[in-house]
Amino acid sequence: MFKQCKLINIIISKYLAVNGTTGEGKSLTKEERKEVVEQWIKVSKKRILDVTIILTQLNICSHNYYILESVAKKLIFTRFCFTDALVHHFAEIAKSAPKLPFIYYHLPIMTGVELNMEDFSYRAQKEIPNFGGVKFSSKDLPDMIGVVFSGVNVLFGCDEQFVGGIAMGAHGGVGSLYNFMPKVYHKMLALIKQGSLPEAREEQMKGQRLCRVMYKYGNLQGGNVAALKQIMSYMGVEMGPPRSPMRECTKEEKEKFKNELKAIGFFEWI
Ligand SMILES: CC(=O)N[C@H](C=O)[C@@H](O)[C@H](O)[C@H](O)CO
Ligand SMILES: CC(=O)C(=O)O
Repeated sequence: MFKQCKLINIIISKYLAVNGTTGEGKSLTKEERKEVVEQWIKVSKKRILDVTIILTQLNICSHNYYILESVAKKLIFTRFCFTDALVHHFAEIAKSAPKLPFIYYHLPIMTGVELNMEDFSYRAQKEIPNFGGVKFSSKDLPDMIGVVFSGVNVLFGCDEQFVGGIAMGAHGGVGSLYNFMPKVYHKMLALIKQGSLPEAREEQMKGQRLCRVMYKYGNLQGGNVAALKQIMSYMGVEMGPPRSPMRECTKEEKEKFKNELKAIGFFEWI
């Protein structure tokens, strides 16, 4: 973890989000999640400005882990079909840490919750006093711009579409690719902000090239997170095996995967 923290930090990231999809938060026990958070807070001292805890796929909140964990018992396995239900449910949870911003994690690909986020944002601002914004991991940019104009913070989560997300008003990003190629994304952001779109696209294309190789091995391994962990090991940070039903690469796959990353130039970008 220390190595990972140093790696992320050396390449200029100042914020962390832990126990999310990439961190396999949902495959960990409550004790494991707690340990991960505590360790991250310990190793990231002075290096990282804030650690955001991803409690479930549906919501994010900073720091107030213990309180939130107890409320988490109330989480039910359901697919929210009405904005009302979503707002009421998370109003209860957000109340447990009233001084911290509550960020809704919109990740329809995992949660199946396809509700309109602009509507949700307006409702949430009325009913959740500490509503801070949305981590937006859907490719529905028209919906995203609606959230931006509703006046809350939007952190974009589709790394393969970052240029589009920022162009449509996202304030920043939280993504798995930032674990190993944050330089590319920082550069991309700077280029968009200075209006150099052709150059920004070049950086976005690097993300796309990486994703294509990653998806290929992710499919073999039963999930992208397993492929992400493999990429981290090429950077000298061993993450350990992924949890079932994902699997590690075979020796042969490891070799091929690395060669394909070399072929797209990955090791020159990082
Ligand atoms: C489902 C998932 O894990 N999404 C991540 C964060 O939101 C992204 O960072 C993706 O891993 C990335 O965009 C590649 O598809
Ligand atoms: C990247 C991110 O937000 C996640 O893994 O959940």
